[in-house]
Amino acid sequence: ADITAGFGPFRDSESRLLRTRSSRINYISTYFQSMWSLEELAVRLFDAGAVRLGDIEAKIGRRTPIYFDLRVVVSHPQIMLSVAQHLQKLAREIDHDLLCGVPYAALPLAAVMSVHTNTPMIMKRKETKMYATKRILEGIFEKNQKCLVVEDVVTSGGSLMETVGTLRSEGLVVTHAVIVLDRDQGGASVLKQNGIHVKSIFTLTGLLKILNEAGKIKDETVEIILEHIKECQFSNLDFMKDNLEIM
Ligand SMILES: O=c1ccn([C@@H]2O[C@H](COP(=O)(O)O)[C@@H](O)[C@H]2O)c(=O)[nH]1
Repeated sequence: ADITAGFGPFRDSESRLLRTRSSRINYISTYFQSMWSLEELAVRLFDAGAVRLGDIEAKIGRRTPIYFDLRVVVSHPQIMLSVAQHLQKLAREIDHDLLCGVPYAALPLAAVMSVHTNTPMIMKRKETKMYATKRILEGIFEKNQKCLVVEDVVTSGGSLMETVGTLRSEGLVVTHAVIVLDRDQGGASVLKQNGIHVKSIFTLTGLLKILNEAGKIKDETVEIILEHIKECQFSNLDFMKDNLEIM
């Protein structure tokens, strides 16, 4: 079968070129691989070092017994593809014109989804560019377009809300986000209060169960983490109100 036929950007002459280069063929085959189960993806992420255990310093001085580091997936293209496929599955039911990844960890994931589904993407700069275009959002968009936000992890919901604030202040309509991990610390309900419905591939509780059953995380560690989640809950974003443009 011609696996490159009719595949989004690879058509006609490009498709012929791809057929002659075995490495590219392997890449395209990978694109069409059947999706990994959540269990397999969780174990692959763990083995790739995306789940760190210990007494870890997280954002703004918070400490956590578990830290999910999705930045490692750029070194593991198959894992990146699988994460993007699972995000895409969540995104299928959501009406959207554009994708926007929260910088930086979600940018490559949003880019893979964009290419795979032929959905235009925009990028939020961390700082407004001070020369030439002076833009805070890169890419082409129009007011009132529906933008789906892509994020790696939600704890308090603050990072995601910061991006949503910028998108809304530029006239985009933002009502949904697809994320890799909801840490079950209240962020998803905080976002809901601010008009954002979050769909996640994993919840932290679910991820722990999978990794515990796969023999990757001990029972005692699971208990410590579950206790931490219970004690460290967020019910609003008051602690970062000054940084949010629109809530
Ligand atoms: O395990 C984690 C926890 C957090 N992050 C990063 O922080 C933000 C999410 O935290 P909020 O409190 O919801 O803003 C997210 O953008 C991650 O980059 C993480 O990577 N891993």
